[in-house]
Amino acid sequence: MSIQAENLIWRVGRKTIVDNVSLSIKPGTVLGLLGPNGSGKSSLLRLLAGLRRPATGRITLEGRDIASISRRDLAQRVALVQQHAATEINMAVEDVVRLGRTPHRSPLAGWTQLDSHAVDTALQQVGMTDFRHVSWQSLSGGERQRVHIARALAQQPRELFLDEPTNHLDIQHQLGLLRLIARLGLTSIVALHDLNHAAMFCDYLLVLNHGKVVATGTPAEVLTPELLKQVFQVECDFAPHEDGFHILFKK
Ligand SMILES: Nc1ncnc2c1ncn2[C@@H]1O[C@H](COP(=O)(O)OP(=O)(O)OP(=O)(O)O)[C@@H](O)[C@H]1O
Repeated sequence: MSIQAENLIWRVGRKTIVDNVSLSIKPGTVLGLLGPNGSGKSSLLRLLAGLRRPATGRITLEGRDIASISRRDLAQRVALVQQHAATEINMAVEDVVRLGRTPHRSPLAGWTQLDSHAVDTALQQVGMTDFRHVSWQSLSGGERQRVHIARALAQQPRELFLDEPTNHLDIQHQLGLLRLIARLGLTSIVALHDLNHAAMFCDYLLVLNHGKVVATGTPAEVLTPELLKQVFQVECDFAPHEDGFHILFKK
């Protein structure tokens, strides 16, 4: 397994936010993290990326406990694109993406061709090459989101965690981004609200409710009318679709 978590608990004061979560992800697959607002998706992603320490439980990357991996090694292999990621400094788009190379660079070595190639590829993957010299401040919300994702891709991570990456994106870029993530071949965990997108692009799903895992499996196993009613309090029908099925929500 690429990423494995056992019995993770994370609390703030007396409130348990991530409640005994275990999961395992096969290398190169995409896990969709679903759940209502406040169910603990972002908190779980921060634990998995090593930004927060669980109160109890263990996370391993290819068998190594992340608590034993140095900050730098972790930064070289794990990328997290958070929601509302802010970059206030006025920089050119290209310079924001170049920040993704920081964990790979040593103070003695200069900027290498490998660094340039990673930045060029990342900009191209999110369709932002034409914006490379544009000021960050002048970008729209969706364009900023794509630049943040490019910065994560420039990092050339082995594990990629994305917190609602399609927020702010128009439908073309939502689909383009999810297609890209599915094709990258990285081990990825993506928090999503669009259940149809989760079904279309994720290999496996994990549903959280009140910090607890309530379902895991393939999209067809997890997304049932019963589960959607129980967790999201919505009524729906399922229609066959070339990619499997499509969820039709009732008014
Ligand atoms: N640092 C913190 N201090 C206090 N409460 C927190 C903290 N971080 C998260 N929470 C609480 O934990 C719960 C889960 O939050 P989290 O952001 O992980 O949920 P989420 O599933 O990502 O939600 P959303 O879909 O709305 O983004 C929320 O009730 C939130 O208020």
